[in-house]
Amino acid sequence: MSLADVGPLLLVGAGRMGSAMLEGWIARGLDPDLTFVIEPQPSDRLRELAETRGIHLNPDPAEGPAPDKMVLAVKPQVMDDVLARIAPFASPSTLVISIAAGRTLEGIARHFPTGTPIVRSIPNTPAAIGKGVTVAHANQAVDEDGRRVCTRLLESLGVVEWVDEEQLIDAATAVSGSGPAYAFYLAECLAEAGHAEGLPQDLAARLAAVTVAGAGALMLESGLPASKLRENVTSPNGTTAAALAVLMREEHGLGALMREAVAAAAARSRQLAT
Ligand SMILES: NC(=O)C1=CN([C@@H]2O[C@H](COP(=O)(O)OP(=O)(O)OC[C@H]3O[C@@H](n4cnc5c(N)ncnc54)[C@H](O)[C@@H]3O)[C@@H](O)[C@H]2O)C=CC1
Ligand SMILES: O=C(O)[C@@H]1CCC=N1
Repeated sequence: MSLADVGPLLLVGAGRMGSAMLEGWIARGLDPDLTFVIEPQPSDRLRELAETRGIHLNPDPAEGPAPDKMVLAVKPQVMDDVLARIAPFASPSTLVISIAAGRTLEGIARHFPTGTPIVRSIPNTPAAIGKGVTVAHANQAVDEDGRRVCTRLLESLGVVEWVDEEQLIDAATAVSGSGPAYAFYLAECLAEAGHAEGLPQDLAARLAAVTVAGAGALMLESGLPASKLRENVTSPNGTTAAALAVLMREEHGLGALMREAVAAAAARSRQLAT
């Protein structure tokens, strides 16, 4: 799917997540000449994109027309300061897409004229390789066209899930926004445990990484539920069953830990709203 006809886009903040999205969009044909990026600390890669591909780095927002689409990818804690400076250059028809954890539609909308179409979304870093998932919620001002453009932009980074209730974004942030970190930590723990069982550290790290990645790919490609795939690995009275008896302990097992971890992330997302 090409993004060649998506039109002008202003990205505000090209750090880890913003630049992952930008890479995905440029790779899928977003017109560099219609791509504007505001980033006070541009990476070498961002400078290279500006020099070799022609994206506009740190344009003066007072010059030129109001942005057609504005993607907000700064930290939630600086969002109000950034919007106080950038929002006045938007027009009421600028489609605003925020990816900031915790920042509510209401909190973003108060910087823009009444009726501005705004989408609150939460992507994740596998977007950089087109394997992300973004959960999105639109305010009432987002029309069919706005939703279509937003879906195209986000689908170029992976899967898009629209939700009708804004509060679900906090839970989604805790599951898919932060989720890649849990999978990476699982790989780290698995590698450490393998090392403790005698494997050389680098071999243990390779086994853990390929195992986590392979299990994820199998889950998507087979279309089977995770529970069925787990059962397929588990021979009666075998090695996996011995491990799962530990991991599935009711009180101190992975399930209880994960519930606690996800609840903490969702609570933090709700807290960032204030
Ligand atoms: N990293 C992740 O996995 C995810 C991050 N997010 C959200 O994305 C947003 C950005 O997070 P990261 O990329 O991880 O943080 P980051 O710190 O890597 O990027 C933020 C960028 O904003 C820039 N910035 C600061 N002040 C600015 C200004 N006045 N104008 C323009 N840019 C400015 C910073 O220089 C930095 O490069 C956050 O709101 C976060 O909640 C959402 C989903 C996943
Ligand atoms: O840790 C964070 O706050 C951001 C939002 C989801 C992933 N990273």
